Amino acid sequence: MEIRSTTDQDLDLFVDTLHTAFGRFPETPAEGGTGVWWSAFEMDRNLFAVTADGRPVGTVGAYSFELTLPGGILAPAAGVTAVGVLPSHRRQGVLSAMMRHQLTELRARGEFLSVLLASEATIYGRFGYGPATYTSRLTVPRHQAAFDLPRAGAAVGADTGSVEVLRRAECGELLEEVYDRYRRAQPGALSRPHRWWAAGAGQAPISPAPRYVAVHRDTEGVPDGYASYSLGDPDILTVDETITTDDAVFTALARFLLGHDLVSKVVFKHVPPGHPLRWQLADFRAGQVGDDGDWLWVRLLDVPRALTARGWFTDGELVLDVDDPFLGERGRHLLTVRDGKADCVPTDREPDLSLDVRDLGSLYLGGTTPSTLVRAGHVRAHHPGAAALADALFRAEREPHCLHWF
Ligand SMILES: CC(=O)SCCNC(=O)CCNC(=O)[C@H](O)C(C)(C)COP(=O)(O)OP(=O)(O)OC[C@H]1O[C@@H](n2cnc3c(N)ncnc32)[C@H](O)[C@@H]1OP(=O)(O)O
Repeated sequence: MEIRSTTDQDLDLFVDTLHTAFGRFPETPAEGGTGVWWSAFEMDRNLFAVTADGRPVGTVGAYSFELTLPGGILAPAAGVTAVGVLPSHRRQGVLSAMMRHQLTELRARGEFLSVLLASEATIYGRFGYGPATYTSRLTVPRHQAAFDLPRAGAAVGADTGSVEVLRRAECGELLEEVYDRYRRAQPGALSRPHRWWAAGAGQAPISPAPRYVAVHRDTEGVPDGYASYSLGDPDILTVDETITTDDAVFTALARFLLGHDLVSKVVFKHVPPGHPLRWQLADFRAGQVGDDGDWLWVRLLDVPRALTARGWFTDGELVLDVDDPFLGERGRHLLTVRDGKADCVPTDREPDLSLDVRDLGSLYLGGTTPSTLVRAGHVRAHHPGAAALADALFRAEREPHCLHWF
């Protein structure tokens, strides 16, 4: 089995091999080799696994994204995608060979982290990826959608802006601009390449299906948030994504959507599990949480670089003993945080925590706490205060969340 790079000339064969791996036929021209689904592929970053006679039996790709880290730091991130192995060649180590090749190649390009969305949660842990952002569906019946009075005063919910309803097809540039401002401030968010918007792409899977967009503007008329939605049968309003980092704007958009006539319930398809909307409703049981699950998986390729890249919010020192079984590496790192910046150097001091690189990936964006993984039996705390100290260090300024599908 050989792993080889692909070029633009391989696009049709690449898409065809991927379709076969997923057992699907392209249903529309858009899903074929030259269609919008695949127009964003960076064929100089993709790989084929080929047999001795040159036949491709496996595919893997990578997009060039920017990932927002805690502290609003923008970091380059390889977005691993298009993973597939032909059904006839599975469980023979093809994916393992492609993953090893890809990780080596990403490091050679100087990248220090990669991310992916997993089709199955049991595949990628062995390759060092850990679930790092989480998302849930929040369903609110309209008859229970009254908002509580904010007990801390009128700051949240007192909206002085306006909401306008547009069609997605007529406001692509506006959405791109608002999304770009949002993703720069939201830990866990990914950049969306211009060609993704230019292709008329909407929500997952990349789709030009019609959508209404409620655009929120501030008092000066500047767009500062949007919610993209559609009304389907039976009278359910489904919100693909609500884009803003301003809680008052989110509240204004939620009030607008929940006030829509001829709607029995509103389904917010992707909100962070800790989102305050449930707390804002007068009836706490009105917000029904479903589809709670993982979204973005993170893999650290260079632990010291990754740890020094993100922002930190508590001063402290932590010694981490990090095992990377897939790449056969182990390192002990002294992490020192002062005034929001971290230093990370090799050390032979006794560790506070011992952990697998996949678990460090899960902690990296602050989406879960070290003490959760200690209690789960995956991270070893070497003394009683270690987990609490790590909890304080790893937290982010807000819950990480990713809305990009790739
Ligand atoms: C980021 C994305 O693109 S997600 C999309 C992933 N692709 C798909 O789901 C398409 C359908 N599935 C496939 O194409 C293949 O089954 C793949 C790509 C998931 C796995 O490819 P394979 O070549 O069979 O994997 P490989 O032989 O290297 O397996 C390595 C190990 O992972 C395990 N493994 C592989 N796939 C799975 C799975 N779906 N569930 C659980 N374990 C798995 C294997 O058992 C093996 O374990 P071992 O090391 O203990 O023996």
